[in-house]
Amino acid sequence: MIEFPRDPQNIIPTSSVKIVGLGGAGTNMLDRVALDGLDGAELLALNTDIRTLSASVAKERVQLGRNLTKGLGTGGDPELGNQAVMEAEDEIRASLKGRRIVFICVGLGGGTGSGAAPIVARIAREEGAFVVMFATMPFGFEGRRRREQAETALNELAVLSNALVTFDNSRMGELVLAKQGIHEAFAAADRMISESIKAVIRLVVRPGLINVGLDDLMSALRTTRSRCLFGSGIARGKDRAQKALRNALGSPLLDQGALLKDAQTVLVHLCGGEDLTLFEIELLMESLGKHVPETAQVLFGAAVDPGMSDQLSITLVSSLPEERLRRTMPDEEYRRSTPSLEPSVGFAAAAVAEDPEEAVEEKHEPEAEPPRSEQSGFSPVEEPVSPFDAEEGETEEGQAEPESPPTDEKAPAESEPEKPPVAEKKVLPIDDLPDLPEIDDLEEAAELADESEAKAEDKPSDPEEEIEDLDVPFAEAPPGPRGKAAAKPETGKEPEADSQGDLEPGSKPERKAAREPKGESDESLFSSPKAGQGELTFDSGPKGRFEGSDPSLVDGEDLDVPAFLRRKR
Ligand SMILES: Nc1nc2c(ncn2[C@@H]2O[C@H](COP(=O)(O)OP(=O)(O)OP(=O)(O)O)[C@@H](O)[C@H]2O)c(=O)[nH]1
Repeated sequence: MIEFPRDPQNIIPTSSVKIVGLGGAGTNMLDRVALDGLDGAELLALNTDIRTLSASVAKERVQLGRNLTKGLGTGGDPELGNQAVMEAEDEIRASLKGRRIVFICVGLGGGTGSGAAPIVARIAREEGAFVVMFATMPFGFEGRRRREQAETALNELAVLSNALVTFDNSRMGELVLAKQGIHEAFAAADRMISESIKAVIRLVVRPGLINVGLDDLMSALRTTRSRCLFGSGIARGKDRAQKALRNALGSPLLDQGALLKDAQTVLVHLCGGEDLTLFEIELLMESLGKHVPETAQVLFGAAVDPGMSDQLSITLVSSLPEERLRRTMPDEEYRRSTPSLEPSVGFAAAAVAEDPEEAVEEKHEPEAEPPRSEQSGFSPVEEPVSPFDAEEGETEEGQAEPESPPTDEKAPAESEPEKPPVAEKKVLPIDDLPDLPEIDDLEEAAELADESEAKAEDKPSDPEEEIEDLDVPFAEAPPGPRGKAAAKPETGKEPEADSQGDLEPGSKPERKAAREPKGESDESLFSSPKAGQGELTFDSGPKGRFEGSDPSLVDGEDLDVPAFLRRKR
């Protein structure tokens, strides 16, 4: 039997590990970890919102901003989150004292998590802990403000934490069907995060045949702005090694392994029952080698856990700098089978260069996304388009998809993919739109309203012009006060309206129309020479038989009288 070196110094007892859930999302992630079962590690929940805090399964809970927010959340204000955590600094410090490794789970974009995470990371570092941050980035549809708040916090966390693992909620939305609600998407994201936390803890905590240390983890998850590549798979029975690898590579964070092509360091951890063989390990590593560049440093760890019985698990951890991720793309065939839900993050780039380096050199523009209809394994329903997409610098080009890979003669960045007409862009049917998170529906609505207000100021003040712009999305609305909308497509004016937002319910146009003082604007609409459709009034018209015509009598029944009235008689 092969003797593997064991370094007892490298093993961290679970008692010196603390997992912190911060803010609403962080607390949910923490609960997920607890529910999935993680022996030994202590859990600490931190939140301003006393309602969610008290519902957490964590034994230790600390309320933030007791005097400041008085048990409520921060309403999406990171400044308040920052002040709130200061109030509880001593309690947090006491709870983290003596820990060797602290995992912090947080959803960035809101107030508590974004404002407090840098402070909690600093306290943990000051207490001598190795800090691994698991942070989610908001869904694309949550709007620009949340994304910016998240980015700001992320920049701070990149400096303050030892290892930063970011998950894009949008990306993890792929774990659920497009038609499923937001809760399922969050739950799926939480499961994935919980899986990776557990896998990382397994790596550094569980004594193994070949141990992986914190230094290895750190080099796999660099602290610079990088995106975590994570995959974990488990299988049993014949071919379990191949199956486990396939499952691990199937993680949406790995794009079937395509993203590993650019990784510089990959951490691989295997865990099996007592029947784990060297042959299986070799087989697995050989297969993995096809997905990892030859120059990559592969950090390998393996453990035997009798509890695994006949199962074999593999965990892959790596990272890719965001810059690189944005510009590197899987090959054409692969892109068709791996949809991205987050165009603004640019997981799917526009052009394919044989050499990823080439893509980095040449592609500096917003990148295109494959049309959903061509992507397999996913509902053809289009995701809702954020009303803020246009503001975020997202151009229609950014969403266009070249029909075929660019040729060698033409540099990818220069190739002009044929843009699909904007009118073809499908809008998710209202019934299929995901529910917004309950937590801050109202404040989100207020934020959206404010931003809409700001946008409205840039628009022409003439109500007619405004209505003209806003009407396009309602092209299929029934005629009436919006009669002009129905007439709109004939004017042939369609593309600009799309930049106004693709018209999720409750977006600017709808709200604005709802707020508009009815009489005046409707009147001006109908008196306008452009508005060729009047209102059909029902009061003055003849009912039943037309004047001057003979009754239609059949067997003594007047068929011009509505059937239900005839029956009454
Ligand atoms: N993965 C996951 N993400 C979530 C969940 N809830 C919210 N989020 C994300 O996390 C971000 C921050 O939300 P919260 O954690 O509720 O906000 P907070 O940090 O508590 O801040 P305030 O509520 O504003 O005080 C949101 O914008 C979502 O993108 C969840 O249950 N799971």
